[in-house]
Amino acid sequence: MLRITDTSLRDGSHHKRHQFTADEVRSIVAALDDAGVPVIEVTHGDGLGGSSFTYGFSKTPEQELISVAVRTARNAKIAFLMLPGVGVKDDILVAQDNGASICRIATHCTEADIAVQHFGLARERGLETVGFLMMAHSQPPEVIARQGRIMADAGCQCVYVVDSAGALVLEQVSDRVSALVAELGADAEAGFHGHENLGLSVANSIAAIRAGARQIDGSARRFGAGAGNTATEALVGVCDKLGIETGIDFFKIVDAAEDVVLPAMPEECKLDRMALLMGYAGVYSSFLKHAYRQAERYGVSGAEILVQAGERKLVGGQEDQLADIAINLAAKVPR
Ligand SMILES: CC[C@H](O)CC(=O)C(=O)O
Ligand SMILES: [Mn+2]
Repeated sequence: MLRITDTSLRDGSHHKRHQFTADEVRSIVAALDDAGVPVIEVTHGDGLGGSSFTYGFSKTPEQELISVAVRTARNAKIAFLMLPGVGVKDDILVAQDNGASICRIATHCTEADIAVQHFGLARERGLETVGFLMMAHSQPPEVIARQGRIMADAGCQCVYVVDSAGALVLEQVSDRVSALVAELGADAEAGFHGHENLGLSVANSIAAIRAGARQIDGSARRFGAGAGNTATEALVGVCDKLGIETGIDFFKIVDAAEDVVLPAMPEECKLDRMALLMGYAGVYSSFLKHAYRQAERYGVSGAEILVQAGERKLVGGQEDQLADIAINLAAKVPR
């Protein structure tokens, strides 16, 4: 059976500027769980420790949200995300004490080695592990496969191709997933996390499944960074049509997305100019809100900030460079 992880309570945190309340988490987890979603990810958008000046402060401490999610879910496992350096090993232990059972560790797709000690710790403590190779469009399949091998050797049980920028197009997904599957063999599964910035997240997820991915991320109502993630409810419907079992009830997940998740969203995630530019220029989806903020602050074009962010090949953690780009644009410094 394909395993779908719903990340609306983690990737959606970017779109909500990290302002989830305990009540929202409780009602969303209850609805997703009732629909049969097997894994629900809950964390600040930038992972454990993300609540900060750089990334944006959380309204509710993420460990409290994890705890609420664990107490609410009857069947679903609760996962959390951590980026080494944003969070530290102790954060993993606190999340586990709060009842989370799946530890997802994310690195830029050329930097898997910075996660070795975290995978080791998570496995030693009996947590299930998932590895995120972020910005996977920026490297060819063989690099993704080599980096996946580093994660698997460190104890990662499923390595994800993460299309952080929503920039991958169909075969570019299957090529990366196939290379991972061939490299990992029985040592670990492969997964895929998509964004909708070029309108391809469901199709890309199906390409990933056909190439051998066993775990796929979705977000109900696409609640995620940029144009949002693969809509969980659409993915479930398409999987039903293709005879791919997910264990999720299509009618219940459609209702959950519309009646419970949508009301918690500040607005729908839009496939608009800014989102399309991110997919086209290969910009990290979580940069969207930061680009809006800097554009407003310095009175410059948000679209131009994103285009230059793509040219600079910025990676997660370099959000401050968006301010640098905006300042230069305001001062009309030639680039
Ligand atoms: C900052 C973590 C990031 O949002 C992880 C992720 O979902 C992605 O790279 O797409
Ligand atoms: Mn994402």
